[in-house]
Amino acid sequence: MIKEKGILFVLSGPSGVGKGTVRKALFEQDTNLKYSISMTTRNIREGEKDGVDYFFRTHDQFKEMIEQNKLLEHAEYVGNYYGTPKQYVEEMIEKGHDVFLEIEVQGAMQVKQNFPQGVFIFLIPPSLEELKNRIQDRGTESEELIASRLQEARNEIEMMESYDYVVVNDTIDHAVKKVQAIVQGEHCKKERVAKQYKALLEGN
Ligand SMILES: Nc1nc2c(ncn2[C@@H]2O[C@H](COP(=O)(O)OP(=O)(O)O)[C@@H](O)[C@H]2O)c(=O)[nH]1
Ligand SMILES: Nc1ncnc2c1ncn2[C@@H]1O[C@H](COP(=O)(O)OP(=O)(O)O)[C@@H](O)[C@H]1O
Repeated sequence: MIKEKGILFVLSGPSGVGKGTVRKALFEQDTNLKYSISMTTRNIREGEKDGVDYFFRTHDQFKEMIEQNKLLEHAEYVGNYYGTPKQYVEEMIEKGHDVFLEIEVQGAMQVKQNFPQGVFIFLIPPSLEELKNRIQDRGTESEELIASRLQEARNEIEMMESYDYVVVNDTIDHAVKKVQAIVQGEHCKKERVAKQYKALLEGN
């Protein structure tokens, strides 16, 4: 029987585009997906839970993770650190689960170097105006932080060329369907299946 390893999916996109919303909806449909909870030094928002939305840690704790080489990637974003714990990702992929990272572009490019077989998806808003509305309506950041994030958004959007897929988040339903199609399609890629099949034929 073919024993498939899981696939690493990386979702990026500017702050407020709807990454979290699309990811949560996707997880309700696809039970093979595992979300990699990131570590961050940013303040916890109202409604967030430690160990669910993020592992909220101090700068010293974050530094220790870097020094012990326990992060798959890490980056600074608008004054805070964010990183992906390595062990969980590796274990889940080995067990055959697809792993989903929701991370910004610098981190995604680090992952691409170490995991070139990963699948990189960039979520864009229908317009910058709509992005501004979404981030403002969410109401979790001050005006000053919103301005920094919108500034960052312009730089980030330029990086979409480095991704395998670009999905417009016009409606949540459309965006989820498109990401789902990508996940399914990747499982049928000739290169991926042929490699597994060859191992099977050779008795491994
Ligand atoms: N490199 C990296 N970026 C991350 C990680 N976790 C989250 N991010 C990104 O950091 C940015 C800021 O995240 P956050 O403060 O939660 O704000 P939000 O995207 O507006 O909800 C977003 O682009 C996230 O995708 C991580 O583990 N590594
Ligand atoms: N397709 C969409 N249409 C309208 N609003 C959306 C859509 N996707 C997300 N939102 C809203 O936009 C805001 C930002 O979404 P969120 O998932 O927190 O973004 P991100 O994780 O990319 O920062 C939230 O208030 C969310 O409800």
